[in-house]
Amino acid sequence: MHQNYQVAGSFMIYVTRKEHFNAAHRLYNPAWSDEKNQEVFGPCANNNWHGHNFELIVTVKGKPDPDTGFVIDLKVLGDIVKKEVVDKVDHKNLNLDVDFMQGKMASCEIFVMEIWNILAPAIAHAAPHAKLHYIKLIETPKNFVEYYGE
Ligand SMILES: Nc1nc2c(c(=O)[nH]1)N=C([C@H](O)[C@H](O)COP(=O)(O)OP(=O)(O)OP(=O)(O)O)CN2
Repeated sequence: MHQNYQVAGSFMIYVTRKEHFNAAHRLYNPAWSDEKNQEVFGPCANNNWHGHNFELIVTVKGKPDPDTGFVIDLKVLGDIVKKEVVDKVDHKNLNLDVDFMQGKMASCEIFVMEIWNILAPAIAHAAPHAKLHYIKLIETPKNFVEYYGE
């Protein structure tokens, strides 16, 4: 029996994918002395870098497709996040190896905004009826940032 998944009315569904990567970085403002960087960023300014096990949580919003029931295929979303972000940063040094972080402060705030700028168009291209809604970037068990693109 054919089922029609189209639901009348105005509603929005939020679907989320989580991916994982490891990366090294250093928090350092080149306009400051080493002493000032050490004072402001403490061990995060360590000359020889330090690393984190990051979790990247990406939420997309939209209406379920009437045929598939999907806002976006979560496998497709995972593949986009892996191809566009994880493959570029996993086991890399954010300051040295990652093109989209060159010349930028490698804080979670700047990093998550750069990730948004990459993922938003890629998701819109893959699923024209879905839209990137939210990114959560977890840097340590205690520290995370959230971004809604605004
Ligand atoms: N607003 C921000 N503050 C900090 C950031 C950041 O990206 N944005 N980053 C760091 C450090 O890079 C580091 O990731 C975290 O340091 P810290 O909080 O000291 O580490 P822990 O979560 O492990 O906490 P402990 O107190 O050391 O147990 C710092 N600040």
